[in-house]
Amino acid sequence: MDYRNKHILAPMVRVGTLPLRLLAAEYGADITYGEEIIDHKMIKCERRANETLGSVDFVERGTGSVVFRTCDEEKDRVVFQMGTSDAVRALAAAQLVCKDVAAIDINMGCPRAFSLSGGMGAALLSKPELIHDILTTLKRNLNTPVTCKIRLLKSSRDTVELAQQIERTGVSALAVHGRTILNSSSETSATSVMVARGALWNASIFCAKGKSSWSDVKREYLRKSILWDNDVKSTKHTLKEMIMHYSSLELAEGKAVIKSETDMDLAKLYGEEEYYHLVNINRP
Ligand SMILES: Cc1cc2nc3c(=O)[nH]c(=O)nc-3n(C[C@H](O)[C@H](O)[C@H](O)COP(=O)(O)O)c2cc1C
Repeated sequence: MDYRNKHILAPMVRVGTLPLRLLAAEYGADITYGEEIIDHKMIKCERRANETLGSVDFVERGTGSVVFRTCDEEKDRVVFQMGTSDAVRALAAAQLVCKDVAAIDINMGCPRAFSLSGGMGAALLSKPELIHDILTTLKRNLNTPVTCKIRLLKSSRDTVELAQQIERTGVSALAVHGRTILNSSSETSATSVMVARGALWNASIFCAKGKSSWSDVKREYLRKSILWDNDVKSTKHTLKEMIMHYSSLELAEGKAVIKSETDMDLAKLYGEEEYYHLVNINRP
C-alpha cells in the first residue's frame, strides 16, 4: 500500500466501524482505519462469511458478538488497528485478520487508563525494545503491511529518535498524533494527513469539492448503519458525537437518539422506516 499523498480516516473507538469507514471512503478518504481492537479479544474470534450482509465478520466465540466487520469493497484500504503489549499475541490476532485487510496497525498512542494499565497504547512509548519486538515479529511473519501510530514524546528530539527506531523495523508507515497539522506538515514533510474528529462530525470532510451539510451526512451514515447491521451502540455513539458538535443532546433530537434502543427506533426518528424495511425485506 502506498501511503504518500493520502487522506486518511483515523482510528476511532466505537466510531470507526464499517458504516463510517465506507462513508468516509465514498467522500474521498483513501485509507480508512478501524477502531482499536484489543488482541486478547481478537484471538477469541472466529472468521465467518456473513452471507446475509455480504460481509466478513470476526465473531467472539461464546458471546457471538461481532468484534470486527469488514467487506470486500474496503479490502484494499481498511487498516486493522490493534491494541497489544505482546508480540506473540499480536501476531496471533493479526494472522486471523491479515488476509481480509490492507494493513495491520499497532496503537501506541492511546492514553486511556485501560490501555496504560494493560501495557498497551501510549505505555509502549516508553518501551522501545517491546515496540521493536512487536513490529519485527509482525513484519517477519506477515505479508500484509505493518504500521503504527504514536503520540509526540516530551521533546521533539525524543520523538524523532523513536520514529527512527520504528523506521528501522521496516514498517510501511508511521502515523503521528501531532499537535497541529501545520506542525506535522512543515516540520516532517508529511504528504498525507489523517483526520479523526473532523471526519466523525462530518465525513464529507474528505470530499475534494467541499463539505456536505451534516444533516445529509448523518442520514447517509444512518442508512449505512442499517444496511450493514451496525452495532446500535456504535451507531448511537457516533450520532451523539455529531449532535453534540453541531447541536445539543439536550434538544429533542439528542434526547430521542439517547432513548433509541434499536436500528428501527433510529430509522423512525429520522424518517428512514421505508429504507429500513426495504433493506430487511431484501435480505436472504
Ligand atoms: C472518538 C475517538 C476515538 C479514538 N480512538 C482511537 C483509537 O481507537 N486508536 C487510536 O490510535 N487513536 C484513537 N483516537 C485518536 C485519533 O485517532 C486522533 O489521533 C486524534 O483524535 C487527533 O486527531 P484529530 O485532531 O483529527 O481529532 C480517537 C479519537 C477520538 C476523537
